[in-house]
Amino acid sequence: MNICIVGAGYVGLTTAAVFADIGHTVYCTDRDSAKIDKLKQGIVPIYEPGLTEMIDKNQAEGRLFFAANVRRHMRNCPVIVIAVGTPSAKNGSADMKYILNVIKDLSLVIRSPKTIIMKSTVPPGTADWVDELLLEYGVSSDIYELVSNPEFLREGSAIEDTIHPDRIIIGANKEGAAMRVKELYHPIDTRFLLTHRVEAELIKYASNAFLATKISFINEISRVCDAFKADITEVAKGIGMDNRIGPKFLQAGLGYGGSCFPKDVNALSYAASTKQVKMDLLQAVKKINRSQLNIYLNKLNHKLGESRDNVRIAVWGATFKENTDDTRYSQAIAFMKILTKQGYQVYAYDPLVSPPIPSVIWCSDKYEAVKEADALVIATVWPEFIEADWGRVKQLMKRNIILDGRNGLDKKMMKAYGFEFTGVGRP
Ligand SMILES: NC(=O)c1ccc[n+]([C@@H]2O[C@H](COP(=O)([O-])OP(=O)(O)OC[C@H]3O[C@@H](n4cnc5c(N)ncnc54)[C@H](O)[C@@H]3O)[C@@H](O)[C@H]2O)c1
Ligand SMILES: O=c1ccn([C@@H]2O[C@H](COP(=O)(O)OP(=O)(O)O[C@H]3O[C@H](CO)[C@@H](O)[C@H](O)[C@H]3O)[C@@H](O)[C@H]2O)c(=O)[nH]1
Repeated sequence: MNICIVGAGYVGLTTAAVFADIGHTVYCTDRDSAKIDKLKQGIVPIYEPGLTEMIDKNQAEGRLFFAANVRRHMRNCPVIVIAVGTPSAKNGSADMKYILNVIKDLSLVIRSPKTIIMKSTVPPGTADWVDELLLEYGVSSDIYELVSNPEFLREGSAIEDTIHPDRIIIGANKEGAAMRVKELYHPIDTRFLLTHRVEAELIKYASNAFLATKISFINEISRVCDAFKADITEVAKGIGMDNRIGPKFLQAGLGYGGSCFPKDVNALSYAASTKQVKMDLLQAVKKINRSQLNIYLNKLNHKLGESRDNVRIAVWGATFKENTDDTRYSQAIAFMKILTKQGYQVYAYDPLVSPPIPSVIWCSDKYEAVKEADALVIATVWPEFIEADWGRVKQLMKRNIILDGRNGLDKKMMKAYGFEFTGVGRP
């Protein structure tokens, strides 16, 4: 099948690579021509394990093409996948400007039957709204089917998640359209849920909201652990052994960030509010996430004492989690900003990124960052941090305070090295 992907971001590129790899002919388009030029030269603008290799292979084998002429490929392909961004607007709603542009472009080129797949995360009711828009722009509804097929990949394991998904959700008005989309995924072996479009749209938001809730829940429990001198990692392990709860997404830490949870929790609350539904639970989830950084800051302040004169803090990790170069809504960066505002000197290191942050000094390796440091903050759990030469770290630091913001380090080992180890919910 010839497929046009619209938007060459994390989702668009991964979908393009995997669809090509399972035998489709894929035209991955983006209106950002500089990005497309790079992709044509084999330069993949994002870090995602295995993505470059899969793109290279499928480009070489003639199944994957990159193009800046979005409309041309929309016109020629019977299947169009929309994968453009839906960032947060100021009021918390999903900003639909990129989707709207795609719909305008689509209205100019739909001349033959199309299956349009909405992979972007969009509020409930979007599919019906798009139908109305297309009709307004003169496109008759019998020439296309709009199917909601939300994406659940995680950054850092996008290829693996797409090849081995837990499930694929397909929301369509007609069974035929749902089956056509299901067929595109052959031979991916997984459970399919064929449902209506609005339910598919809500499944995406509800999934992210539930996962964010799990994280805020365990973060709140970590505060109770602190009060009772209990270890949150043991408590999480014990809760997770109950099959009804499960062990995943129970890692307490600096809180959730990234391009999805913060914006999708907001967009779901906003969508509910337009129908006079108040989402009290999600308000609490957001409040806990916001205040989580202060809990860590208080710990650090307590350890470091009153003076800020020449107090130097090393921070390892800047992305919103390990195995990605994405810094969108990164708690690590938010923490660095808080630390500099407090008057601390911040020396940072990340294996992939060094975004400009006022007063933060970037170091070229993790050992340089800890030189003469009073404290080290672990803000993401890259394997290279866990496997660091801790004897060397101890020698390089001025004082010996370690704040583990992700519960990735072995507490006993750190204490054996002579560090004053602290975290939240880890006595
Ligand atoms: N990033 C993730 O892990 C992830 C996972 C699941 C779902 N999602 C959802 O998927 C969507 C895309 O997310 P992303 O992180 O891949 O976005 P992104 O910001 O990385 O990429 C979006 C791309 O779309 C392009 N674009 C914008 N308007 C366009 C247009 N009119 N025509 C052609 N190209 C256009 C942009 O230039 C950009 O390259 C969002 O709705 C997001 O919520 C993201
Ligand atoms: O136990 C945990 C698990 C995650 N996190 C944090 O939560 C955030 C999000 O992590 P993760 O879900 O792994 O990354 P994303 O790539 O943002 O993926 C989420 O958002 C995507 C976009 O919607 C969805 O497709 C995925 O299913 C969903 O997991 C990160 O800051 C993590 O550090 C925790 O604090 N504790």
